[in-house]
Amino acid sequence: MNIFVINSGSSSIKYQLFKMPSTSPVCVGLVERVGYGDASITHKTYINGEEKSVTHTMPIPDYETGLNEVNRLLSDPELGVIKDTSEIIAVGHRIVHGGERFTELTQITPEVKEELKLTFQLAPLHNPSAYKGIEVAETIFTNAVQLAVFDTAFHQTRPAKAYRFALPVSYYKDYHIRGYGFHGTSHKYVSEQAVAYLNKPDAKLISIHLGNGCSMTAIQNGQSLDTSMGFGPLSGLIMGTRTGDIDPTVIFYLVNELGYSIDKVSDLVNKQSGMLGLTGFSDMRDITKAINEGNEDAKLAYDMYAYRIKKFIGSYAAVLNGIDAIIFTAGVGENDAQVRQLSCEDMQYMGINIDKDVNYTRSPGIREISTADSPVKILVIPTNEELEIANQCYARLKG
Ligand SMILES: Nc1ncnc2c1ncn2[C@@H]1O[C@H](COP(=O)(O)OP(=O)(O)O)[C@@H](O)[C@H]1O
Ligand SMILES: CC(=O)OP(=O)(O)O
Ligand SMILES: [Mg+2]
Repeated sequence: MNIFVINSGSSSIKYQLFKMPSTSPVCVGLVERVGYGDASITHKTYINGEEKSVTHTMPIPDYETGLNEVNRLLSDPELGVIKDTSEIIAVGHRIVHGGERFTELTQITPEVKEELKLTFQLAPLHNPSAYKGIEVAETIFTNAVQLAVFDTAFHQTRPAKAYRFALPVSYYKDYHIRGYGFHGTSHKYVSEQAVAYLNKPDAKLISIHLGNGCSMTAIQNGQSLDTSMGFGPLSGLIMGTRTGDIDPTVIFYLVNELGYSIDKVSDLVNKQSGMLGLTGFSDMRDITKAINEGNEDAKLAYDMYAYRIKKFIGSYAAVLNGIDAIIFTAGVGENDAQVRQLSCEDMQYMGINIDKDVNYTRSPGIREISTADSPVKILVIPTNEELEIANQCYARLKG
């Protein structure tokens, strides 16, 4: 069964094609910098053990152009993995915010699409582009059922004391203002991998997803108990372009004293802040380079980034009453040894002992980077949101 998975970001589209039940993708791709003149598509195929790869740099003004190019590559005479799009039975879409309405995998219908529009304001960097991805996919993959998998779904198990805000009750009851939590598909995937690796179904885990967006989740018995993102994907950790936690008084000050419109504040805290605002770069590789060149702002930002992670580790150790393993995942978590080092430093009293040498060595798959006698294991686990989405779609379709 051919299942195509689309993970639309604010300016990128990640995609994979699976011939389920095989969990090895036959094709993996990334469209970067959608909307800019120098956009690129990297498309890799894996057929009969052979990997082929192409990268095209071209103007991709919008999602339609991007997905049409992906569609062309899927059935390309040289690189093609299917004859035509009619072979694709299902398209799985990653949707970041499901609000209180969407708590599990959902088939996309015209009614569902209308309801999705109501979530745009809640995740302005993500849900409008995911919606666009759905609309374009519907025109390309006309034979396929379109399914939505929500980042918020995994966090539905959190107790009310964790997700409620201390606003008057009516704001929750009337307007559904509460913490939702994000990156659930990734936290679910890596925590299940950790449970299998540790062979401990009731493991107490802290999952740390560090991509462009960053969040942490406390997990026990495979269930999310608490998570660092809230009503939208803005609170908690410092991110590529987002502030993470800041005192809301700053917003009153910006509006009342500096005359900012709310749209300008939203743009500031979502797109101009985080590591970008602190250093001029949102990509951790550029920030590391700047640190090596002696840039003090970059050094401070990096320290702030790791310090925030460390504070959440302490907080989630309290929530879980102990930790079996800490998991680092996503672009920064999987690749940046120094961030892992700083985040886990000076916590030996909690049983957290990172092995400095092993932390810096690289190998594919799950890596254990704690010392052999560390009571808390520290794991690097590559995330795969696309595979998790494909698995959920397959489980639904095979009945
Ligand atoms: N080798 C690396 N070292 C440090 N950071 C890296 C490396 N490779 C990727 N990254 C970071 O990963 C981030 C993207 O992570 P990713 O999980 O792909 O994010 P998203 O899915 O949110 O786009 C980039 O911003 C970059 O900072
Ligand atoms: C929810 C979220 O922040 O997603 P991403 O990390 O893909 O931006
Ligand atoms: Mg991501």
